Amino acid sequence: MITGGSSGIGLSVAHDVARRGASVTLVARNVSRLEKAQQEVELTMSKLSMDGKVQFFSSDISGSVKNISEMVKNAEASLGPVYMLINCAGFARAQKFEDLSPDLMKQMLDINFTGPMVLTQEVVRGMKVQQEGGVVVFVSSQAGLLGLYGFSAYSASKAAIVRAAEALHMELKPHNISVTVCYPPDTDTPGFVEENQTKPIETKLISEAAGLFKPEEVAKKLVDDSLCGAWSSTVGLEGFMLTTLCAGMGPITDAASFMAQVFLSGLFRSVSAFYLWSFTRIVEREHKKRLENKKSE
Ligand SMILES: NC(=O)C1=CN([C@@H]2O[C@H](COP(=O)(O)OP(=O)(O)OC[C@H]3O[C@@H](n4cnc5c(N)ncnc54)[C@H](OP(=O)(O)O)[C@@H]3O)[C@@H](O)[C@H]2O)C=CC1
Ligand SMILES: CCCCCCCCCCCCCCCC(=O)[C@@H](N)CO
Repeated sequence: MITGGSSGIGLSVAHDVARRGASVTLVARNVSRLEKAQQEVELTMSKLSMDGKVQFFSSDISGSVKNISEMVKNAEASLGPVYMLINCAGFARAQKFEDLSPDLMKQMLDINFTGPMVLTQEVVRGMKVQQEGGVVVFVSSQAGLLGLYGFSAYSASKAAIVRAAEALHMELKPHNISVTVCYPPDTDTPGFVEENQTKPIETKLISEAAGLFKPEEVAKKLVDDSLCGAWSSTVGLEGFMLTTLCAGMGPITDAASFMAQVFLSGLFRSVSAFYLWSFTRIVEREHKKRLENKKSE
């Protein structure tokens, strides 16, 4: 089951798991985008002669618990128990702190945090009863590992889901259900194009430090990592440094990541000083530019 499966990273995940033989349930709100995604994923399956099925449900993950619960029941009635849940639906709006409306703050928390929590509750109940195990994935963001200019509410919503996932990881261990958090950098998706229309220049320039990736690449890494039971998944050098530096009290799922955290955290903290310095320079430069523009007006 993939929320946000009709676009961007979620749609790429759908193609990826379809190629590996899975049947897929896509969840999003807009029906015509869902229909289009269903056809595309079916095509991927038929090209490889896979006999998986693709179904979709139009549902708002931040909607009523009753609707979410019914959606999960219906999905499982037709395609069987959910083995893998990928919480990808979400959105970002960048705005200077004092310009953020309470409505937008609430919307980001509802869709990026509360929605995935509620849906995961519904799915996990089923996974536990079936006792065969399962995989839960939350798509956070590199901006969930640090707060950055313009992303106060967004970063908070994406950080909140990480702490929740940590707790859930501990709870689900005995049930053979793994939990993975994915931290994408900027990724070339329809959602990214939309957020860029209103993004402050500072947010844009700071985010660029981690590069721009293709959704297919983020999706493949997400599926590979989560099927291995890895706690975290990311792409790129900055992604590696950031997840290593921010490992904190997160679960230890593989020796290589643990060793990297033990031996490289000090070094990466030093490296972070250079990034932070360059971010401060961006913010100060743009601030000065604005002041000068005002003066000349
Ligand atoms: N692209 C990027 O640069 C990055 C993205 N991310 C995260 O990755 C995830 C996917 O992003 P991306 O692929 O860019 O986004 P897109 O906007 O391209 O796709 C978002 C998907 O989520 C669905 N969706 C949004 N809100 C809801 C809702 N309330 N209920 C159900 N479905 C919903 C959308 O469908 P519909 O609107 O029809 O409901 C769509 O299918 C997000 O959580 C985002 O925060 C993280 C880091 C970087
Ligand atoms: C050793 C320390 C290394 C530090 C590297 C720091 C790099 C920080 C870059 C932050 C990138 C944030 C991208 C957010 C993308 C996102 O979530 C939006 N596009 C939403 O869609």
